Formats: sequence, C-alpha cells, structure tokens
Amino acid sequence: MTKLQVAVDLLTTADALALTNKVAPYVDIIELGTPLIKSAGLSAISAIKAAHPDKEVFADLKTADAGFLEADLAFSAGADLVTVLGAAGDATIKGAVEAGQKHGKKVVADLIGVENRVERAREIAKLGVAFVEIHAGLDEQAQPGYSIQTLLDDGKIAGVPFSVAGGVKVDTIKAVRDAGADVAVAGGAIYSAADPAAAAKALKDALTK
Ligand SMILES: O=C(CO)[C@H](O)[C@H](O)COP(=O)(O)O
Repeated sequence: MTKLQVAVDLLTTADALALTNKVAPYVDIIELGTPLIKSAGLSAISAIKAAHPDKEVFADLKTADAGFLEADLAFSAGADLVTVLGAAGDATIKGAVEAGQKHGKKVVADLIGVENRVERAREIAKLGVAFVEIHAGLDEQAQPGYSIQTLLDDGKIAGVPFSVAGGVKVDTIKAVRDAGADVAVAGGAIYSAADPAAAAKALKDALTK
C-alpha cells in the first residue's frame, strides 16, 4: 500500500499545526518542509510529534554534510524519518544512517538535483537508507515542460524502495502508486488547496480506491 505524505511547506509552527490538525486523518506521514525547519527550528518537529504521536513525522533536513550530527538532532527532537541529500558524499549518508540506528529511526535520501537518479538510487540503497526520494523540487517543477512522468520512470527502473515528490496531484497520484512508489508526497496540492482536508481526502481516496 502506497503511503500518503503531506509536505508542510509553511513557515510557522502555528500554521503547520493548523494544517496538520485538518489533514492528519487522511495522511500516513507528516513532513516538516525544509523552509519550515529553517524558519521555526527543531522545536517545530517536537510540536508536530506531540500533536500527532500516531503519525510518522518526517523532517526534511536535506542534509549536505555532518550527516550524523544533523540527523541526530532531528531524531532527538522527535522525528521518525529524516532526509539527507543523495548528492551528498557517501560518508554523510552513512553518518545519517548511523544516527538512525542509534534512535531506531529511518533515513531517506533525497535525489533532488541528482543528474543520474537511477544510478545514484542504486548506490544509495546499499548504504542503509529506508528508501530514496525521487524528487523534482519546486524550482525544477517551475521549468517549462516539467512532467512528473520522468520521476515515475526512474523509480520503476531503479528497482529500489522509493517515494515520489514533485507536484503530485489528485490526477497523478494513481500513476505514482502504479509506478510502485512506497510513498506519494503531496505539498502544494494540499496546503494551497481552498479546503486542505478535502484535498488530502481526495488524494488518499485516489490511492486506495
Ligand atoms: O521538498 C520539497 C521541495 O524541495 C517539497 O516539500 C516537495 O517537492 C513536495 O511538495 P510539492 O508537492 O509542492 O512538490
């Protein structure tokens, strides 16, 4: 079953809690987006975990260096999953994985900006991460001609556990599931919707029906 992850790309803990209180019934994983953690700090992770102890809390650190140290900070704050950049060195990824082992939690490698996603996904899968995130970031999505299909193709070909992030919407989420993704990540499709709860429910329904 493909899990639904909401990416909370807001800037304050109060706004994040207001959103997650609406959408939590429909999602499996709550992601604190990189801008939220940079803006509100690690305390945002603790606040979201305290409000939603039954959900997996995902801290999108996008760590580029000091893998053990940064992941350890986020796990200590209450995160269940943290991200490290797939573009980072193997030592950084291994450091984050060691922090995950210390806490009994998981590390995800975000392939944002990686040119050969398939090759790097296969390399990283051997380093002990839970899965790789096949990801086109907000800037890449804004480029003319962007299509999520390239992410799905790479995920299928890589043959390792993966999530997909990159503008997943209600009309594309079934394709994410059918590509074999373990997790479908939706940010703007939920937090920018007029009715975020209805949007999250529609995404969950599309995944499960
Ligand atoms: O990590 C991110 C940007 O770097 C976003 O959280 C991720 O891309 C999901 O958001 P959206 O569905 O709006 O693309």
